[in-house]
Amino acid sequence: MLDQTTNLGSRLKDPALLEERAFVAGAFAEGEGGTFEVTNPARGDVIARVADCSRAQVARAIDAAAAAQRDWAARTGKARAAVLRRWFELMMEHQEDLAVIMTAEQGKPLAESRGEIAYAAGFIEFSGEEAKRIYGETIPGHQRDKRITVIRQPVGVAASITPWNFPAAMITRKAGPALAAGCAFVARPASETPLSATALAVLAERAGVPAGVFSVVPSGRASEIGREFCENPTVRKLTFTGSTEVGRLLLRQAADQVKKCSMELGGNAPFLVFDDADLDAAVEGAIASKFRNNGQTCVCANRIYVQSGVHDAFAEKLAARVAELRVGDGLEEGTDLGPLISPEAIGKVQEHIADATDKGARVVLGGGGDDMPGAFLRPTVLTGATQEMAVAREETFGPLAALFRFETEEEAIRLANDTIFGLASYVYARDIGRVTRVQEGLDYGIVGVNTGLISTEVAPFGGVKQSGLGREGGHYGVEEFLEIKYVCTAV
Ligand SMILES: NC(=O)C1=CN([C@@H]2O[C@H](COP(=O)(O)OP(=O)(O)OC[C@H]3O[C@@H](n4cnc5c(N)ncnc54)[C@H](OP(=O)(O)O)[C@@H]3O)[C@@H](O)[C@H]2O)C=CC1
Ligand SMILES: O=C(O)[C@H](O)CS(=O)(=O)O
Repeated sequence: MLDQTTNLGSRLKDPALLEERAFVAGAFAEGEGGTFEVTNPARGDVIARVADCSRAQVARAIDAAAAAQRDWAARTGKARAAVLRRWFELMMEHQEDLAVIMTAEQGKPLAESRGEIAYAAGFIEFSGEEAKRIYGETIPGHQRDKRITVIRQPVGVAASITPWNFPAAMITRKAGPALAAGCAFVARPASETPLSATALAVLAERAGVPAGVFSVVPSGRASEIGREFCENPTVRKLTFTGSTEVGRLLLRQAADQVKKCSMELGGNAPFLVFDDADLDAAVEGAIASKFRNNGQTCVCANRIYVQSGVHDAFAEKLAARVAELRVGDGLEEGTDLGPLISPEAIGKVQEHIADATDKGARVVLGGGGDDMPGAFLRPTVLTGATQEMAVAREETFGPLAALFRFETEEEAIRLANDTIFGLASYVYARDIGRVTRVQEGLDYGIVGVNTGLISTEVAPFGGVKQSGLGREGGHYGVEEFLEIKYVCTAV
């Protein structure tokens, strides 16, 4: 850990955005369970003591959401769009303060936090535009005296549980389409990063989001709140982003009420580099995908497969570029890699490195040594990785680039698909036939072709297999918060 204190409030132009209270039924409130500490992972100092909501308090937020939802849904799409547009504008007006809050609690470099705020605001903007376009349809009747219509209606009250790696975007990627559809929303942020969520609540109130339509209930008691969301019948939709392990648990808990669920879970992205790839572009794409958020994203390149003909040249170029990455405090300009979310997160990366080298991999750069303080870890590049290693089976969630060698196109697709996950994948090649065959052969919800960055609010984000259920973003995202009603009228 660095030895300076953060003094977060003094860094903000609008200190009111640093909100330690919960936002329930349109009012900021202390936590009935006391408070829990939020620390800066770079410096280790406590930056806030945040409201720890009790399960009863969360239940009241759900009741308030139900009370507010019908009137919110009765507004026109245009009216809901106007409020969401204002919320978007306020997020962008306060982008710098929101970014400083995010870096202070999550650690990512300020430049990445600024990018996430724009990404998060983009979901609010795009969803608001969709609010005006929630169409139904008519279907030619099956009998002369029957008329068939299909209408789309909001599911009702939605609740979210979100992770620490994208503290704002994972909330707005759900709340934006939910509010656009006419739902009311209760957000439970990760306990490591609640301040980005409460700041969103401050701006939602200023934007005119009606009391109860959007609540934020920070809490240190994740499983209790999860049970409230799963067991309270007023919650009609649960939307989760996080590990596959917790996703499975929530699905089991939600099954009793056959509750509508969206799940954005773990990944294990393959990154394929073929002999005909633009190697420099492939290296830049690998850096962007692997080291964004210091490797702490579900779409990071977790396994880098390189065809034999270019393997050594690629490995050399990649290692040279990784060596240039500056590790440090995200609040300092020029930092490329901040700390991991916690010192404990370093352990998982070091376990993957040790397992790989024990099984024959070679460290080209780094190696996981703890020569830096606290939650900091220098990036590692290794070659000789194989399917038998932990890094091939598990999400590393840290700065480890593991290179695997392959010979043929068929082998690359087979190795890439050899996982229980199916979220993001990447291919670098220039032969159009090869690119087409590979993008169709990869068993994933997302394929990046000659790009390492696929995250945008306009496209459907989601996975297959054990990477999740449903899609978020684009016009698909709103569908997750709508029910289809079939009306058959005798005339
Ligand atoms: N697909 C993705 O986008 C993400 C995947 N991951 C994967 O998950 C691993 C662990 O990261 P982590 O953030 O701990 O992910 P978790 O899945 O453990 O946590 C994600 C969210 O779920 C909450 N949670 C944890 N346990 C429960 C429970 N029993 N009931 C209800 N909510 C619960 C957490 O609360 P609390 O904060 O209080 O623990 C957090 O808000 C990572 O190493 C990575 O592999 C992580 C983040 C995002
Ligand atoms: O959870 C994550 O890692 C995010 O979904 C990745 S992204 O949306 O920023 O691509």
